[in-house]
Amino acid sequence: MIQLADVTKTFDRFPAVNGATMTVPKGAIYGLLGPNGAGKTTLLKLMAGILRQDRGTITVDGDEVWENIEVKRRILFLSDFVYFFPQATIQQMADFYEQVYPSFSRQRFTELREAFSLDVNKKIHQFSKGMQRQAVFWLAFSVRPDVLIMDEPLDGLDVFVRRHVKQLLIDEVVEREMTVVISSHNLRELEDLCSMVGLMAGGVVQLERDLDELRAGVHKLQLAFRDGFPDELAERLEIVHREVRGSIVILVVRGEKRRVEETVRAFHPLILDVLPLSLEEIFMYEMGGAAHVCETVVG
Ligand SMILES: Nc1ncnc2c1ncn2[C@@H]1O[C@H](COP(=O)(O)OP(=O)(O)OP(=O)(O)O)[C@@H](O)[C@H]1O
Repeated sequence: MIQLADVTKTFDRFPAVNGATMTVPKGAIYGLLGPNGAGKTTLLKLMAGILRQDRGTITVDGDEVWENIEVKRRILFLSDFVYFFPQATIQQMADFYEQVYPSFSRQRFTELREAFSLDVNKKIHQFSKGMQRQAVFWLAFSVRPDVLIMDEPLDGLDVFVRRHVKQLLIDEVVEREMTVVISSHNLRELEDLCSMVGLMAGGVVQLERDLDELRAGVHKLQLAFRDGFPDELAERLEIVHREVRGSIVILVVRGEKRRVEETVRAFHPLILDVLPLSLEEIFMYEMGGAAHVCETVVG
């Protein structure tokens, strides 16, 4: 588990991270969402022990991260720009990672050769940008870190590779409970990947939510009644959005699905359909307090 409590990092008196608190459970894929300049990169670097916080605590499984070699060996940070040693090949970088990370698996590196189909003996800087990103993932998955922290890592990957990388990530999490933190300014990019999301703005994590809980707590209903929509039903439901299309009423309501359906059935609807809500819609309806941030990440 990764925990940050009241973490602050200031650059030239500017607080890039300003009292951030967040919790990433073991085995979670945590999406850190926020607009440009929100402080995501700074927060991830603090979490990985690359920057030192001015205030607050950052721990992995209870151990402080800063200057803690044992903890840092368990963490891999993938920056938003690809960096390798000049002139290095994938094979040479693999040899390097093997020396630095005790968890590096040569067997996994060989297994993944087929998945990435890049020439291990070619200089990495001679690859295209997307191929260099693939090399980053190949090496990262071979390191088998306990904690993988990634700053906008999917940029530059084509749709096919992106899907493949996401699946490999999910496999690692399912198989060995790797903990993943991944930043993005776009919810859509993460919605099929994350189990949790945190919304960051102004150097603070404003909200964090479990996505399954979020999905379970809000529903879209399509309704019709013989004599029009009963006022009393409106009073019994927690309605966050209402739309009338002729004789059909579309409602977005909060609450447990079974309860909501029972409440509506008591009024004998002619039509009662529960429609799927996209994660974007849930965000817009459920994150009222941080609606301005939602708009940027929902795009
Ligand atoms: N080394 C630095 N020196 C001075 N200011 C910095 C430094 N690093 C970040 N900042 C400032 O801190 C704020 C947060 O930057 P950060 O890169 O963490 O945001 P971000 O959420 O990752 O943004 P983006 O989505 O655009 O990458 C910005 O205003 C940025 O100018």
